[in-house]
Amino acid sequence: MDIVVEHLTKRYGPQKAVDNVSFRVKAGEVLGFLGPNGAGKTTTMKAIACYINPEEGDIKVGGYSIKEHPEIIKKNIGYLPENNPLYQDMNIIDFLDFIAKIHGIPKYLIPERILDMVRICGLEGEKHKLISELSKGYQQRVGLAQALIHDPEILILDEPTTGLDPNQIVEIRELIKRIGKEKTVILSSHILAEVEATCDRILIINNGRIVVDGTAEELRKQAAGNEILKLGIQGGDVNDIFENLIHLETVDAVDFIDVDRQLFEVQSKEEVSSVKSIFDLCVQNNYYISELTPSEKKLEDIFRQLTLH
Ligand SMILES: Nc1ncnc2c1ncn2[C@@H]1O[C@H](COP(=O)(O)OP(=O)(O)OP(=O)(O)O)[C@@H](O)[C@H]1O
Repeated sequence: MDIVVEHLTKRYGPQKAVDNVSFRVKAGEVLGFLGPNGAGKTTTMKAIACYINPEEGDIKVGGYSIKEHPEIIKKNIGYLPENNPLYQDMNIIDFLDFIAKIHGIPKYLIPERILDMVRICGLEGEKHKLISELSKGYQQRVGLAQALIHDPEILILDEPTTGLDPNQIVEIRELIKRIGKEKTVILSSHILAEVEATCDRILIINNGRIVVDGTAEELRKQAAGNEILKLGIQGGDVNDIFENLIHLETVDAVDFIDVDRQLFEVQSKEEVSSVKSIFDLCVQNNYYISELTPSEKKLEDIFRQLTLH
C-alpha cells in the first residue's frame, strides 16, 4: 500500500505544527522521518495513523482517504507511539491477547498470532514476565509486537530507540530492519545515523515543512557543493606551495590545515576538480604529494545546516 500525503496542514492554536507537507511512500519502502524536536514528525505520523484530523490536505493510504475510510486505514497500520505506552501490570501474553481482541482478530487465531509476535520480536525468554519487570529494550520489543499483531502492511514507529542503551539500540534497529523487509515502514528520529542505518530514504522536516527528500547519498551530494580536498605537499617551501595552489585555474580557495606538516585545504571552483592541476603542479616543481583526500561533508553537518532556524 502506498502512502500519499497531500498538502497536510495541522494547527495547534495559532501555530502550524505541520505546514503544507506533501510526500509519498511506496509500498515496501523504509522511510526515515528526521527532524529536530518540535519539527512536526509526531503530528504527521499521528495524522497518517488516523489519530488526529488535519485542517487542510489529505492522506491516502492504499487509495483510501483518512477522511472517508479511517477504519480501513487503521486495520492496515501498526503504530508504535513515542514513549511506548504499555500496561505495566500485565504480562506480555495477556497484553498481546488484549491488543489482539481490540483489533478484532478472530479468537481462534489469537494464540497463533501471539506466538508469532513472541518469536518475531524475540520475546521467548520473557513472555510470562510483567511488563513492568522488563528492561526498556524488551518493553520496546513488546511495543513493536503490539504494533504488528494484526499483521498490518504499514508500520509507523515514532522514535523507536529513544531511551535505550547502545546495545538495545542496535538490537531494535536490527529487528526493524528485518521487519522492514516485509512491511512499509515510516520511522521517526532525530538521530541521523539511525535513519541512515535503517532507512532507504530520508525526509527531513523542520518547522513543519519538508526541507529534504532523498537517499542519504543524494542528501550528501545536494549539500556537498564544491570539491574540498585535504592536501599534503612536500619538497618545497610551504608559502610558495600555498601561492602556487591559489593560482591554479580550478582552485577557488586554499587554507592551511597544518603549516608544519604542510597540509592544506583546497576548495575547487564550482563543478570542477583540482586533482589533475595539483598533480601537474607537483610534477613541474618537483614537489610530491604526501596526502590527497576528498573531505566529505558529514551527514550530521548537513542536517544541522538544513535545520538551523
Ligand atoms: N497537542 C498539542 N497541543 C499544542 N501544541 C502541540 C500539540 N502537539 C504538538 N504540538 C506542537 O506542534 C509542534 C510539532 O510537534 P510534534 O510533536 O509533531 O514534533 P516532533 O517533530 O515530533 O518533535 P519531537 O522530536 O520533540 O517529538 C511543536 O511545536 C509542538 O509543541
